[in-house]
Amino acid sequence: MTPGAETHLRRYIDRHRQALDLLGQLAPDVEAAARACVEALRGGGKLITCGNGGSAADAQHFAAELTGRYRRERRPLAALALTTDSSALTCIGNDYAFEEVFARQAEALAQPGDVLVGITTSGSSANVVRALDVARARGAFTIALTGESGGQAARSAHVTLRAPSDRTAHIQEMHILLIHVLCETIDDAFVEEPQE
Ligand SMILES: O=C(CO)[C@@H](O)[C@H](O)[C@H](O)[C@H](O)COP(=O)(O)O
Ligand SMILES: [Zn+2]
Repeated sequence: MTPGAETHLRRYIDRHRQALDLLGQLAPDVEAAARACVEALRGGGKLITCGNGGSAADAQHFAAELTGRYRRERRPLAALALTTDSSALTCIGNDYAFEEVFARQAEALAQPGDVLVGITTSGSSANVVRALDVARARGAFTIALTGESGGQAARSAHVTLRAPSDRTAHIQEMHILLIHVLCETIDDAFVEEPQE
């Protein structure tokens, strides 16, 4: 017999309970990532995000929390996801390589003072790793959100937030928590600013 939804639910809850303490150990890295985001946005830079599949959704989610709003009222903040322009994705994927779909956009858009956030649960998606490398070479600060292993993405990024798991779905669930913590910290920095 297959386990059923209740069994799955309990397994997922248990998995999260076990991971929570380890997740707390990421605090210094989360602090460093949040500081880099706030400094970039304060300095007139922007956040650029990318990822594949569920992480593409997370990349868009993160960018939209900033240009739109997260929890508290503040000015709109500069952020864009490299996953949303189907013309750019198909042109670059078709004419160059899928590996280049984010890197070429990063080459066009990333500047010193920006932050590129690459989200990859395996840490080994070549298009995300390439984007981190290109953005870093262009003088942007780079943040990787990965699983426990970190993979090549962790070697390419200035700061890596390693969700303590090797299961894609579980890592993604922790990634969205980490993204919301970053948003909360960014809100802290900008809610007190006088509104225009
Ligand atoms: O959401 C899921 C699985 O939960 C999938 O869409 C998953 O994101 C895709 O398989 C991605 O291609 C995985 O890439 P990555 O996280 O290893 O960089
Ligand atoms: Zn998923």
